[in-house]
Amino acid sequence: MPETEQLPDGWEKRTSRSTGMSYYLNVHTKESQWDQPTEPAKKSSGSANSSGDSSDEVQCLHLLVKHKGSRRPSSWREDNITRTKEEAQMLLEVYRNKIVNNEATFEELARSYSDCSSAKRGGDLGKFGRGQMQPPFEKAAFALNVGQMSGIVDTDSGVHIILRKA
Ligand SMILES: O=C(N[C@H](Cc1nc2ccccc2[nH]1)C(=O)O)c1cc2ccccc2s1
Repeated sequence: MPETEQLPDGWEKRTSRSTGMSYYLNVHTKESQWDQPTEPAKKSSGSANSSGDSSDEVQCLHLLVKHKGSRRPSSWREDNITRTKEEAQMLLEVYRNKIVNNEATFEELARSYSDCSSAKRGGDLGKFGRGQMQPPFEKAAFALNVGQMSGIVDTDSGVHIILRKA
């Protein structure tokens, strides 16, 4: 085991509290995996992610589940959102697992369940550059490779999963 593990940008080694096993977490995309991510971080400026893609803009879909602590606990789906943050995270895990298991598409679930007005567009936020979205969302979006889905990302709006399309 190399003394200093060279991990791609955003990846950290963690220890599972339940099993004591080591795992890897991307602090930007919130993705986690047991295997060590392979690509060594590339030295580059701007928004290069592990594939060295230095895009100035990204296009993403997202599915937002708001909760009672959200900046605006209301949406096209529900006038007064009272679920807790923990309930929102659990809901989002269910949706994420359905997508991973090919039981539904990201667009279908965003259209039905996202608390963002972009739900009408299958969660499509269009293209955006840095400085346009809340920092945790921006960090996660720019750390994703095209076609990659994030883990659960926290913003003042609620909890999100993000799919990078371009
Ligand atoms: O801020 C928006 N919607 C908010 C919820 C929200 N908060 C967000 C935070 C980061 C990224 C997307 C987000 N959407 C709302 O409806 O309360 C946006 C809606 C749309 C629709 C189309 C394109 C961009 C956007 S950004």
